[in-house]
Amino acid sequence: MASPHPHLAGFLRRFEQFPPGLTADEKTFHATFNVVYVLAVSCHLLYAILLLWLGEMGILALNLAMLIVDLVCLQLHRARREALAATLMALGTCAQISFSLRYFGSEAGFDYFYFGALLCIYSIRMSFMRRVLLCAACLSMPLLAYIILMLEGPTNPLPAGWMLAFRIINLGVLTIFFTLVLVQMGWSVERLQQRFETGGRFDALTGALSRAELVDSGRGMLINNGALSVMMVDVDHLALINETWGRQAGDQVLKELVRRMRSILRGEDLVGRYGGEEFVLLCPGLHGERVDQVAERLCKGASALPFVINDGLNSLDVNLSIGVAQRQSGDKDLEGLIAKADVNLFRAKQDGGNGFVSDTQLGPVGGPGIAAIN
Ligand SMILES: Nc1nc2c(ncn2[C@@H]2O[C@H](COP(=O)(O)OP(=O)(O)OP(=O)(O)O)[C@@H](O)[C@H]2O)c(=O)[nH]1
Repeated sequence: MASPHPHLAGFLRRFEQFPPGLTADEKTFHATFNVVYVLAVSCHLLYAILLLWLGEMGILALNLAMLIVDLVCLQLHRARREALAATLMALGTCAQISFSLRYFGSEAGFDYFYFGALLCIYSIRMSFMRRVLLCAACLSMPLLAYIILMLEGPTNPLPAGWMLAFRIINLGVLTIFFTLVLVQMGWSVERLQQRFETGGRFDALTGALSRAELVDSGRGMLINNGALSVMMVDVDHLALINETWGRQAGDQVLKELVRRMRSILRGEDLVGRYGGEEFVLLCPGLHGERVDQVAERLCKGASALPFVINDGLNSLDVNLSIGVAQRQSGDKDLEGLIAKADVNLFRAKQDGGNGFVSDTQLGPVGGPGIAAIN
């Protein structure tokens, strides 16, 4: 049955698209950030309506500027510049707090609660200690607001100069505090990213995911019941390339192949080096005839241009063979799917290579073999 809200479902799905190769923990982290952006944008829109109604055009303009900053941050986040996005958001946030307080006097409780909610959401998946610290931070905001209000009340015993000093100190503390908390979150994201890039999760030669990482991510994909296609890709006659042109040339072919496959596949597809010259591709959501189309595009696209080797001195025509397997509904066995793709790869090789075999059909693309152009 069609979803009653296909547009809403499509919109929400956009937020579930993650950069390739994330572990379940990192996906949770990204999903949390996504919620923060949705919340931030929604708050700005609501706030804009409120300000329009109040006729506060100056602060409305700032609010709309912040909305734009949030949208820029969202794009930065998607481009995996999480630390920059978090820092920019923190600075924008502090600017808005300062400006709001100066504009409204000290009665900008809305901002405090908005950022309280924001920090609570940041903290949802964090460790207990960090959650306690953030909750304390959230509580300190209305408390500070209350103190400022008290100081400003009609019975305020402090001289005007003192009151101004108090307000400036409070604003400074708030600003530094928020900057530190949010920038520190940015740093933790950056550390996460560094670990991701240097923690042996990638194959050193090609930059594809390591086998262990690929299997881990693949198992994660099988937790829900969505479609999944597995392709096993093998370079045709790599041994001959190694013998003829040297092993370094073979290495260059493998590196370039991964680059080409990535450029053909979608962002959410994973490319992993399974062993030697074999790669496994995991394509979530891909099923039916589209699987054969993608396999054909890979065979044709990856070998469309010659592979340049030996520092540009030579170039080679290199072909691929692909075995394809599609997940049947309820199937949770990743190894079984990979084995099926492997059997189909064997059939493609037996058929002369340079083509693909899926569960249902044989799809040769051209003749077998490699041809040296230069
Ligand atoms: N240059 C290079 N070669 C590799 C690497 N890993 C595996 N190989 C080589 O890939 C070749 C695989 O040989 P075969 O299994 O006979 O496959 P093939 O020559 O591609 O032949 P077909 O798969 O039948 O088309 C071997 O010569 C391996 O040494 C690598 O990281 N770099």
